Amino acid sequence: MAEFPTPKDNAEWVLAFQQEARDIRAAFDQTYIPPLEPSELAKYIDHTNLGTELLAEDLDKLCDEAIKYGFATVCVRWHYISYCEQRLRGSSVGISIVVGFPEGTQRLQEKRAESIAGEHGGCTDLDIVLNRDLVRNYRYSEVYDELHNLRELDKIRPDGGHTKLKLIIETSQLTIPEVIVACVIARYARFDYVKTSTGMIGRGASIEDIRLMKFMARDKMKVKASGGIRDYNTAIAMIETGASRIGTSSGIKIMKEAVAAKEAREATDKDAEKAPDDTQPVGDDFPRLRKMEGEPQLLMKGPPFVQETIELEESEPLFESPTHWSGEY
Ligand SMILES: O=C[C@H](O)COP(=O)(O)O
Repeated sequence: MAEFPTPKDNAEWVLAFQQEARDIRAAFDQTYIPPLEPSELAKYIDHTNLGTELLAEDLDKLCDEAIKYGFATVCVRWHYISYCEQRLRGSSVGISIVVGFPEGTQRLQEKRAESIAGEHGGCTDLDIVLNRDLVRNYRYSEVYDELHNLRELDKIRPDGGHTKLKLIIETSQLTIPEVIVACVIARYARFDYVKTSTGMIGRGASIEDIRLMKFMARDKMKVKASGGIRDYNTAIAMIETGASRIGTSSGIKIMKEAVAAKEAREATDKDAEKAPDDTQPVGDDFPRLRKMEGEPQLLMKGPPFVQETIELEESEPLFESPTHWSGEY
């Protein structure tokens, strides 16, 4: 930040303070997201139940909760799509189905069949599991060909709409170079989201995952955090780091904690109104700095470990196959 010449009088000190405060706010504006209203937070959530032997009352409960809170979608296995479509008809709640779940190594024909069932069944989102085996064996063109093929299915939607495609890359099972590969290929295949985890293997989403995936998504894709997100603070931290969707089977608990957090904020604000206001704004034209609740989650421009990884590339071929295997399934 440019250092100003030392102010000569009070008027110049006030101008300097105002500029400093603007610089701080600009920084906060980049990283500080005002507390979300519970109704706003709900729109980030895919209310998830990926059980395979659900009863009608399980699906009724999932759908009715999603309508009550205003969740973005319900997220279920593909064979429940018609039941959920009927239960949610007329509401603003979408339907996500998982494809190639949870291992992702199914043949393209199988992933196509599940995707077509979703496209024809009225789903709004397809959460498709990446074939990590192909990534691990440096078979990048085959990964792209599969994703491109599934992206093209938009053309068969009866309503001519656009299905949001999310690629579940399973970050806990990938190296950093492999996460980069998965995100770049998803971006070239024109997927709408990259999603961290199935919630079925290893750890779930981490803040570092979201930072890296947000960085790799550029302005072409969004990021969905999923797997192990059990509470309000974790969900907010993921959103502040750059997640645009939260996949969780704990959506009701998170919403109850969101309401409690809002009530606590309102109580604090009331107390603040009673206390003497010693934080007068600097200069009339500059609104008071917002009270920060804890440290804002700094959105990093480029996570350092990404630079380290790229530097590694010079020393060893991170992205190329040492012994190229073009095996066929
Ligand atoms: O988004 C899909 C995940 O399976 C949700 O994971 P979770 O059950 O750990 O919340």
